[in-house]
Amino acid sequence: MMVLPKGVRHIPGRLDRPGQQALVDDIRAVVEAAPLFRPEMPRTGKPFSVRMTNCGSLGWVADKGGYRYQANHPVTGEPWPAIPDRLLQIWREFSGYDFPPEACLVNFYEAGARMGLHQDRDEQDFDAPVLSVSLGDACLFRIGEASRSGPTRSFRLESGDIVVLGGEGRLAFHGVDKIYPMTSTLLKNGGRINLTLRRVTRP
Ligand SMILES: O=C(O)CCC(=O)C(=O)O
Ligand SMILES: [Fe+2]
Repeated sequence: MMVLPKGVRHIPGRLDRPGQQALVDDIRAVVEAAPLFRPEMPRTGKPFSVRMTNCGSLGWVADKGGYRYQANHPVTGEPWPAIPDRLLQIWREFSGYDFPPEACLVNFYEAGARMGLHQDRDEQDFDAPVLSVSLGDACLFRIGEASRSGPTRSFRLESGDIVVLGGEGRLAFHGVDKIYPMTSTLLKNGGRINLTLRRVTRP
């Protein structure tokens, strides 16, 4: 078995097919209320290959103004829809944290999309873990340490898998090297959804 950095957990196959389907239905409703948008890199304005939206009281956005959390959708100006109960339940089960998440970032990867190595550090509270759920096509996920120059390793994330970055692993560098197209039948038109739950403010 592969050894992961301390504080990083990979829980393969946590959601069965009906559970994955129910979550996709929840996310479909989120995307109807808060359409996917394409973020841009701060400064350069280079578009991400991933499209995003959010649910929760706060949502993560990226544009020329920087990376930040805000209460409203950057295009529609509407507040984000609520985090589905099913996800809050998963947070209660795996986060080991007493307070609810405030943000759920919804990432949508088409074939060819990727996410460069980064840390999740726009939150005020690093005591809470980052918890993510993968749906649809598999990906090659890369994980390192809290220093960018530390060693990294990569492994495959499949539909229904959960990853928790907590404790010493909370600031581990991570990214998505590639999507494996056509590896799941969950999403009619293919692609990968990743749902990332985060606590933003200190309770
Ligand atoms: O798609 C993933 O598995 C990771 C997403 C991620 O790291 C992020 O949105 O910060
Ligand atoms: Fe991340």
